[in-house]
Amino acid sequence: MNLEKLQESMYQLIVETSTNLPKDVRRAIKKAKAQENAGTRAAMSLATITDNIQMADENVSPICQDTGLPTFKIKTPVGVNQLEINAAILHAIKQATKDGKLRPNSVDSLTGENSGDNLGFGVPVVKFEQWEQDYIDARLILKGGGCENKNIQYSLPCELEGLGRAGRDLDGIRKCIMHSVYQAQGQGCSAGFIGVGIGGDRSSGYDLAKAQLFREVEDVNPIEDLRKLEEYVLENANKLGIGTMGFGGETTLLGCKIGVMHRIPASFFVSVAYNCWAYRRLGVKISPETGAVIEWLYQEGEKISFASEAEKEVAASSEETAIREVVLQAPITEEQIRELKVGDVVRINGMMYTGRDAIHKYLSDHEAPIDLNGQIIYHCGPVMLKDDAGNWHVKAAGPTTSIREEPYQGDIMKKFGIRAVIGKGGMGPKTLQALGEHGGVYLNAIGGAAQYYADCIKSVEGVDLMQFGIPEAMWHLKVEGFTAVVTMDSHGNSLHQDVSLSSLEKLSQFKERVFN
Ligand SMILES: O=C(O)C[C@H](O)C(=O)O
Ligand code: SF4
Repeated sequence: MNLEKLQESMYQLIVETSTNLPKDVRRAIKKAKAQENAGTRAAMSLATITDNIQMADENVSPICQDTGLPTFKIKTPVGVNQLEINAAILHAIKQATKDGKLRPNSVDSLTGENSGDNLGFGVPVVKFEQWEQDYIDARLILKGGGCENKNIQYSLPCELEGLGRAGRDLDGIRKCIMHSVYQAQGQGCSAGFIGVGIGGDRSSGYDLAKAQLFREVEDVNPIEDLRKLEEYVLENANKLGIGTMGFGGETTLLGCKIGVMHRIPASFFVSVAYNCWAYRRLGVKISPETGAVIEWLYQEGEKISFASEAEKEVAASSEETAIREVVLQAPITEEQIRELKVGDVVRINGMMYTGRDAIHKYLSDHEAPIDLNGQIIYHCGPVMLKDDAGNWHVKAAGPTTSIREEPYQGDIMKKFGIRAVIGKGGMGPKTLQALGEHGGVYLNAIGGAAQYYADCIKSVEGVDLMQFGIPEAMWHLKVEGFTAVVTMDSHGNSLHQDVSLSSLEKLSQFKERVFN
């Protein structure tokens, strides 16, 4: 095999997966968009999402800044050297990271050090299988951390919030799957896709769930019971009203794929792998003789191109519903913040500072490297590239899941006088209380819209705490027209709390037995 050609094929697979959403996923998103009513927050969010998909494609840049834990599934004809394929993958991963197509995402779990090149113990994940065919089948999924954190595993029988007892039968499985969508809320960047694994042990069950994510969105399950269950879940999970980003709306789930395997008598697991709308998985057939790509997979049908119309759609929809728009520029006063209410759309100009897991922990027992009084913190771990002159450029910069900062957020806002935090998925009661006491606001940006927000960032003015690695450092960003929605205000209101409560109520409608 020509090893250089093989490396090039793997590089193409990585770049395409990170930047160009597959056709079946595009179709599902388009369908969801058509179902939302104009002028709603869900419609606005979907317009941003489709615009972002288009931008990523055009710029050949990551759809979402979190390019996940690269997971390859490779099938090889008997006799093909798998070690060579593995080496080609590692080489291609390094190159794609250098080129800003992947974020350096591999972190030493003990020291916290980012390896910088996306390699590390067990990273990337590469799984080999042999098969009877005469070509190599190489598939890749880039599944980010926010949706990975919403994976869930049930051990039957169990008691489920809203649904009561789930027993060891098809109906118990149904309840677990419905619950899995509910518990994800908007935090895994809904609307999402789920892969479900029934049976196995804890690890093989999750593997089976993840394997379902390699199926085509529109395929039909050959097992009749599972076909029915997939259809049931897809239809009914969309009645939970969680909607895009957990803002409420018609579409919560875009796809449901269920697989089954045997189990041992004492164990009965239902494992669910939740994937965000930024469902990046592709595949290629590779020639074992030349190492070249013979064919791309997941390419059935027309490719939907999303015209870049989000700005227009957002403007049009906010006119229709008279959504209040407020321009903010830091430093922000307490008075300005107290005027903001849940539902307001905020457009930010000026400075904001990134801060996520490492920064929040650090700020809880250190001084800040800069004066944060009246400033805005953005929960974001961007993809950054340095040019030859030593200047940094933002390649992708969407929000990260905010709830991870819940233990720190309120205290840090008070300690440093921070007035606004931007993230996604919302925060909990501790932060909500602090927003009221201190005069702060939580702004929800559209998760995964990494190109859309990168475009709002006009310059990188500095960086602190680089020892935490690129995604975790504190980047000083100058933005223009950065749009987000107030979802938690200083008056005790939280859209996330409201949607969570109303979706629990809706979930309980599915308590009665459906499958015998
Ligand atoms: O790590 C990130 O940038 C985001 C993450 O995928 C998340 O959804 O929270
Ligand atoms: S930020 Fe959202 S879209 Fe991006 S990987 Fe995380 S869950 Fe997925």
